Amino acid sequence: MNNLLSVENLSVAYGAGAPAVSRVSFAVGEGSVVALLGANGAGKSSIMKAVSGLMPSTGAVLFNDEDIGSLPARARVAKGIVYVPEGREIVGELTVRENLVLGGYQKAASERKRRIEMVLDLFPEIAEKADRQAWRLSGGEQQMLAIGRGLAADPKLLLLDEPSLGLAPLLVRRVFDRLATIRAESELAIVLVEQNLAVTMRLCDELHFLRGGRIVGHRSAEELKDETARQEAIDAYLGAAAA
Ligand SMILES: Nc1ncnc2c1ncn2[C@@H]1O[C@H](COP(=O)(O)OP(=O)(O)OP(=O)(O)O)[C@@H](O)[C@H]1O
Repeated sequence: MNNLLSVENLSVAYGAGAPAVSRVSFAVGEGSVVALLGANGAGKSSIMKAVSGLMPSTGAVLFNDEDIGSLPARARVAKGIVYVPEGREIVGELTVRENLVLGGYQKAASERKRRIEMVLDLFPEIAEKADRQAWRLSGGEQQMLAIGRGLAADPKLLLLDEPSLGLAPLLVRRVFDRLATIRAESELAIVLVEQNLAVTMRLCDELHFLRGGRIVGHRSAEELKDETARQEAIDAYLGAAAA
């Protein structure tokens, strides 16, 4: 499998203190799902922001073997790197459909229309409410809209930051069911940041464990199928924080 994304020795700092991310390296193959797992403050969102061009970083970010580390965020979106941030930053006053139009703003009108219809097909829950203001959706529907808005941009790589955050278990399941459908039906690669290991395990191929801004371990999802192996990995890499 070819690497779609290669992150090499990536570091991110917010000020003069200790860096938020220190020399992190990982790769994402075409069509694969890679999870970054770690406690609060481990550096997961900072990595996503650096890869999407929203945060300055050092080290290399290669996309399709091209060094994109100096490109602005907009140019990275055009290449197919789309970030769905934590907290579902949708525009509440706009309708569902208008939010999706925003997601596809870099696309030609006909392509954008096609992508929006594809997203509404994928998420019938929000299709029924396409002309409703986004703030009137439930938390799970808002998360689907946030993911749908990312998909409207026609990504090759989706950076998904804690899609389960703040959702009741039933809604988490519905959101992850949809992600599993996307996974099965497209060549989309995903970097998934999550604290919910159970749902992460259902979707991902590989997991990287992060602590204090560093990758401290790596496992394939296959290796963690066994409950004991899973608990051992959590204890070894993350301690009680993520259990
Ligand atoms: N805007 C900021 N200014 C200063 N420090 C920041 C900023 N954003 C994050 N940090 C610090 O960088 C470190 C990594 O934060 P980051 O948000 O990347 O972690 P995270 O693993 O995504 O955490 P969470 O799961 O809580 O979202 C933390 O120590 C955090 O306090």
